[in-house]
Amino acid sequence: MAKNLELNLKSTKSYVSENTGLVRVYRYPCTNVGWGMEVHTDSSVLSILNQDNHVSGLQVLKDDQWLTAISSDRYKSASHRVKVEKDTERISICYFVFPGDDVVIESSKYNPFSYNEFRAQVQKDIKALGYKVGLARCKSAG
Ligand SMILES: O=C(O)CCC(=O)C(=O)O
Ligand SMILES: [Fe+2]
Repeated sequence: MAKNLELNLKSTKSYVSENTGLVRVYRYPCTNVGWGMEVHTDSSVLSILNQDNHVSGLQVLKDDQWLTAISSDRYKSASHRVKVEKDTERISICYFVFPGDDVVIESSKYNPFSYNEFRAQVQKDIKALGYKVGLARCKSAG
């Protein structure tokens, strides 16, 4: 990915951290009411998902988030949601790769921000507005 973005690896600091990586295992019981998970974008740099072979359900749209900032909008993070069938439960395992807490994300289209600042702002917005504004908060004026 870094190669594709033509990043100079020698002079580029490491954006991701092993220490902040997270594995989640989900079990979605059968339901015919609502969604297993509502539409959202992940705050991770990368999300790797393994869903149970015979049960699908992940629906992906398109949008932007973390990865977008690091790549100056060349990689767009996708909005997605989970559909659950009424007669089949769903199991998935998700590995999220995050930046280190103190890593400052610098890119041409965004004001510099750290992952800690981003996370704090997301919590603030959810409290005040009821939803996550996300990366749009960090867009630079130019
Ligand atoms: O369970 C899934 O397939 C997706 C989970 C997910 O989107 C998330 O945890 O952010
Ligand atoms: Fe997600």
